[in-house]
Amino acid sequence: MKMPEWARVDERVAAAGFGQAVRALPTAVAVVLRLAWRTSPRLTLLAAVVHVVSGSVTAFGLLATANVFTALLEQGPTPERVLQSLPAIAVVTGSYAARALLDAAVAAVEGTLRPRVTAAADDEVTAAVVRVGLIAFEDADFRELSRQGARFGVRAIETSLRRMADLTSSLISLAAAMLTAALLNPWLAPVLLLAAAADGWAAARVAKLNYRHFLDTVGRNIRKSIVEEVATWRSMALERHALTLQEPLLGEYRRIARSLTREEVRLAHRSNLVRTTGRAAAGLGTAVAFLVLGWLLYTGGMELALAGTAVLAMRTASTALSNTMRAVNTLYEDSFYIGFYRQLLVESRKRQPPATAVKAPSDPAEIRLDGVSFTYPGQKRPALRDISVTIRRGEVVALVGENGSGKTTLGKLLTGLYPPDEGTVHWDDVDLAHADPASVHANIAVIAQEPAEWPMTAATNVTVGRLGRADPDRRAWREAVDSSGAAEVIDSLPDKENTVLSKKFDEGQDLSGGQWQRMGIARGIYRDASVLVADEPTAALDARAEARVFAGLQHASTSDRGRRTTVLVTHRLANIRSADRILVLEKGRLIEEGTHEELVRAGGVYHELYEIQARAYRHAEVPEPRASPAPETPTASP
Ligand SMILES: Nc1ncnc2c1ncn2[C@@H]1O[C@H](COP(=O)(O)OP(=O)(O)OP(=O)(O)O)[C@@H](O)[C@H]1O
Repeated sequence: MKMPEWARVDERVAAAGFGQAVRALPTAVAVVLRLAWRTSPRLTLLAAVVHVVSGSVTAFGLLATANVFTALLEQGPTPERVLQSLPAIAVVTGSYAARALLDAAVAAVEGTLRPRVTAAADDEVTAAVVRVGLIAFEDADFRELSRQGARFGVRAIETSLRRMADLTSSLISLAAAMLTAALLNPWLAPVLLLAAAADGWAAARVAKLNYRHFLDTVGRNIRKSIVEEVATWRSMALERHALTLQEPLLGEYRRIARSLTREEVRLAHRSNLVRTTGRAAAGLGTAVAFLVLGWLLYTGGMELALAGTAVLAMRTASTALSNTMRAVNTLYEDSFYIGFYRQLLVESRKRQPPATAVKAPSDPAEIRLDGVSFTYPGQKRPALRDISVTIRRGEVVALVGENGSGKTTLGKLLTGLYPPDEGTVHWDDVDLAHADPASVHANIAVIAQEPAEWPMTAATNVTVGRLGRADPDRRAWREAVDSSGAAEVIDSLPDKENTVLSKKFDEGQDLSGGQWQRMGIARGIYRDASVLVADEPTAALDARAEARVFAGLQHASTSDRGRRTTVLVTHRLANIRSADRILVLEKGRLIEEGTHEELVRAGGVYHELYEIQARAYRHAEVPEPRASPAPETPTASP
């Protein structure tokens, strides 16, 4: 089973080089600090202060320990010397106690700040993605970026807060150890750095390997989760079983999983090799440091009494260095994912419609398309080409044409849901390209080909499109549920309109395809908008319901707010004979336009399509003893 090519990561991210990633480190830290500061300046400052104080106390403890060594070892440990060193020992003990208290303070401040920063990061990215224009969801790269950026980016921000705190403390400890070593002998400090350089190289190399691995496997990981979805999700269960696809899907899942495991093992071995090399070099560095120390003691460059302090400084420096390296390493790795997060914010904002004060008319007298062309992102062939048409208030206009001719797309363009690539869409004298999209969408109702199945109660499934407008006498509700046939659906539910329509809840209930469609129609009618687009609203309805819905939609061209403009997309031509106008599309072009009678007289594509359907019914007129009389014109459904 071959998986589709569309599961791929943003190419620009994949091309990011080492230098670019290193430069991203301060930016990543800035992102986290900005979020922390915005969340709570007071807590951020407090966190910085407690970390610095805590690190300083540790450093002070080290220097105090040095005093104890000096006091004890200066001329050999005698009972008097031990007594003399007691104050220094008390200071060391005090510094440890202070450190323990400060650790508690650090944990308290961090525990308060971190969840808030994570929530702020989550909120920022969710708000940015929620506000993008509808067309952004057609872009596979953007969809992938929003998945990765939201998931890994927010997690990286959370962990990097902790790493930054670790880095602060370990840098202070390192500085104290280096200072102590430098005070003992200026040669000691640089050799300590030798070991650090090797460690640092290994850490950075492993981070880079991990990132490369992430990028190399992201496509396969996406494929694996897609296969997992189709192999286990309820929505695919019926066809999966009916097509006996369980075993092939499992096989494909295992094939991808095996290849990912192989990569993981390869990564583990390579990282291990790099780390071992780093450690060997660091060990060599430490050996050199001890050699230098021995040489200093041998040549009298350092007093023996100070050797204990020197060893302590070396050990502290080495621990602090490895902590620093670990923190830098993780921060560096996190910076890649914080890069995703930043990129997602930038890309989302780019895709948000620009703020404008221009409002679309709430009840347009006409919707005018001039030379409109539209191509879906990533597609070569335009879905619509050079369409010019005007639809007037109160008209019922039907869109007709073969599959893929552009009917649904035209509905999306005339309601401002998608922007045209060429040409303009005007509502009265307002060009929708310059209008506030919310002001356009507030006045449209769309009955989608596959209506959304809102995981809410049956009542909310009808009213969700009109939450801000009251319906005090329930007139709109009655009209919506009666003319759509949703009333019968609701009546059949165990808790009537309070029944939850989702199997995600224990007490939830699912509906049949046709029942969901009735709910979708009711929702569209209840919204009572001035422009209504119904896209094959009755494809799943039984014949009686379909006839009633079409009659309802055509007569509902008068709404509470005035005369409504109705655009109907359908393949069942008998339903739209009485439409004011029929537009016929072919391969994205508008090829015919007129009333049913005009188009039949013209003898073009519409006439041909109509005849095909009508003929099917005429053939059904073969006299059979108990057959009911066949209709003269095509009716709702065979
Ligand atoms: N989301 C999409 N991404 C890419 N191409 C699309 C998308 N939706 C539709 N298309 C393409 O645009 C063209 C017009 O599609 P549209 O859905 O408007 O046709 P339609 O007339 O409504 O078809 P149908 O009768 O099957 O509903 C088709 O060639 C289709 O393949």
